[in-house]
Amino acid sequence: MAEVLTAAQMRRIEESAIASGAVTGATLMERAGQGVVDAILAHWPELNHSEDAGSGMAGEGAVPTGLPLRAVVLCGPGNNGGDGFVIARLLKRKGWAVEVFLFGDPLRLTGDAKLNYTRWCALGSVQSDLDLIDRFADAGLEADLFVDAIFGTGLTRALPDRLADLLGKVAGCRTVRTVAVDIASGICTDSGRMLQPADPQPAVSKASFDLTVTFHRAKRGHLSQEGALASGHLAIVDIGLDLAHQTLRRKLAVPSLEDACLGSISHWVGQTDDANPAFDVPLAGVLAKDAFGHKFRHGHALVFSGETCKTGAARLAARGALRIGAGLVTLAVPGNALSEVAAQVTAIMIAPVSGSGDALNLLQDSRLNALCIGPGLGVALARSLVPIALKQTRAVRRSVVLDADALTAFAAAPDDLFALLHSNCVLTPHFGEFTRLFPDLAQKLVARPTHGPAYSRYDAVCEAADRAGCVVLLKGPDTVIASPEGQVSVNAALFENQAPWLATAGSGDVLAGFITGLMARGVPAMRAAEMGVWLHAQCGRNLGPGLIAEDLPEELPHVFRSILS
Ligand SMILES: NC(=O)C1=CN([C@@H]2O[C@H](COP(=O)(O)OP(=O)(O)OC[C@H]3O[C@@H](n4cnc5c(N)ncnc54)[C@H](OP(=O)(O)O)[C@@H]3O)[C@@H](O)[C@H]2O)[C@@H](O)CC1
Ligand SMILES: [K+]
Repeated sequence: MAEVLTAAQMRRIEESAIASGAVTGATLMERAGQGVVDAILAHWPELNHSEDAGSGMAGEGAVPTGLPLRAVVLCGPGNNGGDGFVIARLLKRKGWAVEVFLFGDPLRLTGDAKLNYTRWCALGSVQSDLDLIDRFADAGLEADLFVDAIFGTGLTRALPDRLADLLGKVAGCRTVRTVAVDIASGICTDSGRMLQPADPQPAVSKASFDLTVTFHRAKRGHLSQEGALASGHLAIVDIGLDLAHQTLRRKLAVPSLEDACLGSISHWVGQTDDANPAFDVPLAGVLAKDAFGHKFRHGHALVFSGETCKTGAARLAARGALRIGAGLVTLAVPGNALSEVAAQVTAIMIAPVSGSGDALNLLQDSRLNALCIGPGLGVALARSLVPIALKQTRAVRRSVVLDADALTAFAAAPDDLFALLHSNCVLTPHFGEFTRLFPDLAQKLVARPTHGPAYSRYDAVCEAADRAGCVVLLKGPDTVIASPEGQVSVNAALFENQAPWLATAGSGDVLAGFITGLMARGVPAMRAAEMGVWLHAQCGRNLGPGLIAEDLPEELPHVFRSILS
């Protein structure tokens, strides 16, 4: 898993590096600009070769043979703009024709941004963003590359309309390669929300870049909401802040108020990071079944099925739990659905459960170490079963995954549910179910985001986990998972990791089963949720178009094999 930072955390690391005397702000800005140029050339190798680019150079460092490559760099009033001036200078040095535009008053530039403005001015002119807007209106944007260096982590409010409009149009020019420096201007770094004016304005088209180049670590806003869509491909470049970061992290061993802002680093599930093996260790444990292990040593999951004609969701969850490695899986089935379920399952066992007495008896079996309640269960059945199961399991803190109807059943009284939960429970709502249990948090999430940092899915899920006293996983292309202890992760099935085929009937039931199976194997709740969601997305990516939910558990052996090889 890779770390994902907030703007404040990134600033803190940068300030600490500078304060240590190891580096200056100007050096960091130079590395940032160089990193962007390197990432551009790596992403579009044809920009190194004039024959592919159609109008450029014979190779890096060579004298341009035809027309030089053309870049338009739009800089803002802060350090993101400063990075833009560095990029302009480095591209010019490579023989590009570079035009620089500035949003803001050059006389108000300060610090490293001013230094790099001055260095650029020795090479070329700086026009106003208004000139670019006029040019665009007259002739469109004739360039090989557009660089958005207007705002980065310092964005505090909505883009001025004219800039939002311009960026939307530039991103719409499919002939121009577009790159955002650090983060797409207009996107709040902490939430991924596009900040908007307080007064509703006529809608402007949203800018979506081909490439975003950020520094040191991904930021929360790259992986969530509009920020995920606006970023395009995300490149993360090293600017030499690792030592400062590690030093700050070590200080956390003795946390102080001063260090608190580095205390809740979130993670990007599925991105490997050698420094952070927290994800890989339990995964290896799940994959490696001990040669002499008895099936009961690999856990026994129990999935509650709905009534007849509603059993498919529970069967999908059970199959997911079995495939992911639970030693045994039993379906608890109402009497009227027994023959239906029996006709469909083989390795999965069936326990008849026709009422709360049967459920209680079944739950006495201490070998059943993980429960899945909700998929296809029906709201009425869920309302009676969930309290029985949770009261019975609370003392032993048996692992429980609650999904679908088990969540909806408590829409009228969420606190009744929260009172029953414990830290080995996982709730897996989609946004509709989340809204039923946490209406106030959902309301904040859909409110118009006018100022940064805007309320984010990370904030909402952390608050939800704290309130519920258990792990909460909010599903979506940007699935956010939080524990009551304040850990938060995101699984961004986006960019090259996208798996839009997962939006299909029954897919969420399989996910609930995956998490249940992992918990049956002894994986702690937070890790089971993180691993389950990553494996689910990985199965979706492998299968691609045509995927149906039944395929997902069957894909797991291939995913596991690719991890082991
Ligand atoms: N951290 C690091 O390690 C490194 C950081 N680096 C770079 O620094 C960037 C952060 O720089 P930054 O802090 O100067 O913020 P930035 O985004 O340039 O904007 C601030 C300015 O914009 C203004 N402003 C804001 N919103 C506005 C609006 N809607 N409309 C109009 N104005 C608005 C705001 O004005 P104010 O809100 O104060 O009125 C202020 O003047 C970061 O993203 C990265 O690119 C790298 O160089 C090296 C390593
Ligand atoms: K930017």
